[in-house]
Amino acid sequence: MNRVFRPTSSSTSLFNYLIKFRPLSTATVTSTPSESSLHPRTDPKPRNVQWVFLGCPGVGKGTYASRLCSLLGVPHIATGDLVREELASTGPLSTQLAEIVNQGKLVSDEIIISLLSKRLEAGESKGESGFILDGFPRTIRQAEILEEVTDIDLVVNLKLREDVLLEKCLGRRICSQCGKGFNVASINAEEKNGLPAMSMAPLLPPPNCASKLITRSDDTELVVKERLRVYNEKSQPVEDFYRSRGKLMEFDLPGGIPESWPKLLDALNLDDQEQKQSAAA
Ligand SMILES: Nc1ncnc2c1ncn2[C@@H]1O[C@H](COP(=O)(O)OP(=O)(O)O)[C@@H](O)[C@H]1O
Repeated sequence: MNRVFRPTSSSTSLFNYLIKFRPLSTATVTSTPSESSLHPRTDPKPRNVQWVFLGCPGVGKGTYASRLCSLLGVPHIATGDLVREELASTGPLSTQLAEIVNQGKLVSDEIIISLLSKRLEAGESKGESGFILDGFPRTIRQAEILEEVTDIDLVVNLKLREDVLLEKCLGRRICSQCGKGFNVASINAEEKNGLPAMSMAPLLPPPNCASKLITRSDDTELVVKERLRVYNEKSQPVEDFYRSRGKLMEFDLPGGIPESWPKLLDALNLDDQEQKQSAAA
């Protein structure tokens, strides 16, 4: 049964927050697809980017979103991280969330909106501007709520073949001390059913982190397969939602970070000066 979303104090809070979220731009965006193929901007003043990253579990949303956030000077807001922070706390939601997440299911729209709302409010008080949302929206209802409260400029849909997604999830590791993500999987997928061959080198941790690696409790084969199923059922329609609004930019990852990052920057019309300088050195 489809539940009707009634604005609770948490959704009102997201509404109030996002309505005010119109900061001035400090980003180095020159021309993004939003200027050509996307809805025309109506804001009178320039502001920082408000982007969304979509894609299956393991595709690398976190990796590329956080790199872009450093480049653009906007916060990287990953609802999966917010859920994991809540899980690690002793708050009343923790046990309820553990059960849902460890089965590979989605947390309710109400809980996610409430966590996101709190995160945005905390950012606002620190003077944050713009954002890249990673892992939100994941249902049509979440996309509708977001659309009611703010303009999203661009939605990047990262794509990778499904067998590689599974391997990447199983190779994922997090440093329990600094929180950085790594991947110990060495991927060499052969050409199959018209899918191109693909290689990805592991993203290994520095010696400092190597002894402190942990695996997410939901990165087991069974749970990843369920998360992929849930993505296809609940989150793929979100791609269509943004496609029909002309906001979706599809991006097929050609390989690991060294191949994909420059191509993604190109597709977004962005320049990474630091990368250019280190390549020239
Ligand atoms: N927008 C969301 N709506 C509902 N549940 C979410 C959302 N974002 C995160 N979650 C919950 O947190 C879990 C981990 O999310 P995330 O780190 O984004 O995983 P993934 O690697 O599968 O993309 C999800 O499987 C889901 O249970």
